[in-house]
Amino acid sequence: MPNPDTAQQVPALDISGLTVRYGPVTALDDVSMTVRPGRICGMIGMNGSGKSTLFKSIMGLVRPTSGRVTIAGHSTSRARARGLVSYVPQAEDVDWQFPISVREVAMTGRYGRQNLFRRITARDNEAVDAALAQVGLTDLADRQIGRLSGGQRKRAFVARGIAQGAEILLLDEPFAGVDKRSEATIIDLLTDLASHGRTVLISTHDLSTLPSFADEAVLLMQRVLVHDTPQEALRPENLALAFGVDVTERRAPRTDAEVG
Ligand SMILES: Nc1ncnc2c1ncn2[C@@H]1O[C@H](COP(=O)(O)OP(=O)(O)OP(=O)(O)O)[C@@H](O)[C@H]1O
Repeated sequence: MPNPDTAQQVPALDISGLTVRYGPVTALDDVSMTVRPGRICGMIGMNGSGKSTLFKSIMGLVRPTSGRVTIAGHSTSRARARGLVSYVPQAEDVDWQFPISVREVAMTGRYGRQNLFRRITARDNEAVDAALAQVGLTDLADRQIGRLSGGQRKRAFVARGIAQGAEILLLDEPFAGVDKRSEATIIDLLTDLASHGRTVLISTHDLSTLPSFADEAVLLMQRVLVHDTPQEALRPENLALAFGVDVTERRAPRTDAEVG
């Protein structure tokens, strides 16, 4: 018998039969998955498995060869127009020298709501103040974005998503180059957002911490190999499927620097 609380809930993300080809390369092949609101879902797969393409598809930045993506019941173009999806980029995809403050980064989340002249309203300022407070960056609001630590930079982009009012946050490798303490701060923040109904998708190679905070995990290799609890998804036989090797056997010992 379906749970009436969840049976009627519109999924935060509903992907059905999604295939994306770049010329002769099939990046995604008949991917179907559903994520309910308020869930944290880890996306795991080797390089080239299609994680970025999946994120781009959710943002409406690549055209599906076939299939469809629905966000909170809306098409990707409508979801984009309504600011329902926010993306926290990989560190290397950002020009950290760009002369923009932490506050201005968060304010970019409001652009979709502003008029033609981008006049900032009191409401925009309130939303940005609240978002910066939520991620703990109020004191650093006027600092140039490149003069933050790796973890603080991630939080600035999460603030952008909060200010935007996004239903879904997509985080691309949020823990890469981030120390364990900052990682824990980001995880606390994401857990808090999820508890308030936001949905979080994280692509990560950091498999060890995933079960401590993710509700579910997807193993991707052009297709969805497994979509289950993190504990199930990360079973050695599943990882062997996704990575082609038994990564539990091959995992290198941690160095002191990594333990930090
Ligand atoms: N614009 C493009 N044109 C042609 N092929 C592409 C393009 N973007 C990605 N691909 C190919 O599609 C496949 C999936 O790439 P994608 O970037 O989605 O993988 P990924 O899982 O995000 O990889 P990584 O972990 O290395 O970031 C790869 O074979 C890649 O070479």
